[in-house]
Amino acid sequence: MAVSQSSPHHVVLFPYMSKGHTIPLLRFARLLLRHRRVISDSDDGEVPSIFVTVFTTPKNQPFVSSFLSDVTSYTKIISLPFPENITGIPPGVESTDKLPSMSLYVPFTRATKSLQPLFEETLKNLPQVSFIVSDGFLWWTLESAAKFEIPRLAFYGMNSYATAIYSSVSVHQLFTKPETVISDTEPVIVPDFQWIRVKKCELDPVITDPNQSGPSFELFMDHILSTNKSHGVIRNSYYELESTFVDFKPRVNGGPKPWCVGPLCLVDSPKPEYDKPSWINWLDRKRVEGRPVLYVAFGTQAEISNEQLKEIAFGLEDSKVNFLWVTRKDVEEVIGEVGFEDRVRERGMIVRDWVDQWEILSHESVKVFLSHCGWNSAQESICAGIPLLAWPMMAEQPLNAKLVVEELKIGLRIETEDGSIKGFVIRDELSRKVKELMEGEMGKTARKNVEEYAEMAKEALAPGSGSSWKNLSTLLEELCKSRETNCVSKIVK
Ligand SMILES: O=c1ccn([C@@H]2O[C@H](COP(=O)(O)OP(=O)(O)O[C@H]3O[C@H](CO)[C@@H](O)[C@H](O)[C@H]3O)[C@@H](O)[C@H]2O)c(=O)[nH]1
Repeated sequence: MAVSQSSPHHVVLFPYMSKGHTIPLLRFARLLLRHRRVISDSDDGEVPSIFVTVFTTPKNQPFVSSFLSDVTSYTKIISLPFPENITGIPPGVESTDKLPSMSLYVPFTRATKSLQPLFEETLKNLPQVSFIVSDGFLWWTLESAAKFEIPRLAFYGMNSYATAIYSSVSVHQLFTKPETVISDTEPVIVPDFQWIRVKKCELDPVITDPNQSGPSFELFMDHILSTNKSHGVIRNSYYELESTFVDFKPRVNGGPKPWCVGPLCLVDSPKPEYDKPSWINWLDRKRVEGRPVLYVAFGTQAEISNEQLKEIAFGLEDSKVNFLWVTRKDVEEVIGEVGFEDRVRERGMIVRDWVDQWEILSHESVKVFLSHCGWNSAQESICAGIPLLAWPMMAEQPLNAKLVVEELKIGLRIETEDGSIKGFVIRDELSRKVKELMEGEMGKTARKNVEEYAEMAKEALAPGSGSSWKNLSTLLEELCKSRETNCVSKIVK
């Protein structure tokens, strides 16, 4: 159905240089194109009445281009050179998954500021921009947008649950009051959500460090301050999934309005006819054999020690389930046992390539996802109706795991030996929980629950009627009016 239109929008997107942040914003580009469709005067049927410019850097450009390869008529990609000579960062590294260690996150993120002058120079020469959506980690883009009087919306990869808990813990200084001494693993009630308990180790240290100073804290504050001055926040989630937390207002005057427009994985491009990769053929074979498969993957930034990787390998072997494991490491080299892959070959496949994770999760053979609970992975699993075995490792992942296990009841949590997030997971814990979720009663309940959320996810994006669809319509109308007012006031001046 064609929607009534005002004049076309030109939207600028600027993703942060990390796959977990870039992928959802590129999917957002796709959603914008799908959303604003008008009947063309020619015989082309419906065409988007919007065009999108994506800013990136040279080494990230191929990934961005291939993601948007079927919508090139409505998208433009501009690369700005990434700075060189940043202490600790090897030359040519322009994405967090290529960093030797995530401890370089602060200098890497700070370095993006040197893109600002050229970004502004380029903006000056672009057709009129209706609004900019840039990653919250690119705090300086607010200043650029303000110079050109363009509304800026911040995008964070986080959901409303994690955002609400972080806000509540910060506002109430749960771990930072001078007189408070709380151990890392002691559960504490979250003031605004009396039924939720968090441990200090489940939160990012910038929230719990009583000193509230240092490079990480200063960077975090820059993100928060620029977000608070933004027009709004784009959230990759949907209202029905976490309504209590979407509605939560941490302060009297609120902050920038959050707009739930997801789940963005549902706007992924349709797969062209292609030669199936070996792992999809393997999953097809498992379907024929009637063997359910556990999918194992920990996103693009997880740092797993060799000792832990070895324990995962043996835990998977002990569980006796069929598994597809995507990992960048050479498992046999790490465990020091040539023949491991051969030994498990009939039941297990290990893949070291970049895969289309959404395609894997959508495959009929996949029944459970052992995941670090990065928000994209967790939400992709929910949308595919797959229960999660949650093993959070860093950032807001522990909170995503709590959402999955405690609120939504769509999975189980892997426990470390000492109860801390960075702690060690033994093979028995892994194989026991895998079997419980793949074969036990808990698995059945989790599956039933997650299938309901998968259904709600589809409805949220239903054209015209879905909650996320309507949110984006309202936002576009609002921004359209603000652009027109802006033009009139410029003419009057
Ligand atoms: O071979 C691969 C590997 C990854 N992916 C995709 O890459 C994305 C990974 O994102 P996510 O699951 O969120 O993991 P991270 O890369 O770890 O994401 C970072 O960014 C997320 C969004 O802000 C946060 O929730 C995480 O904590 C943070 O680590 C997902 O869309 C995956 O489908 C693939 O398609 N193929």
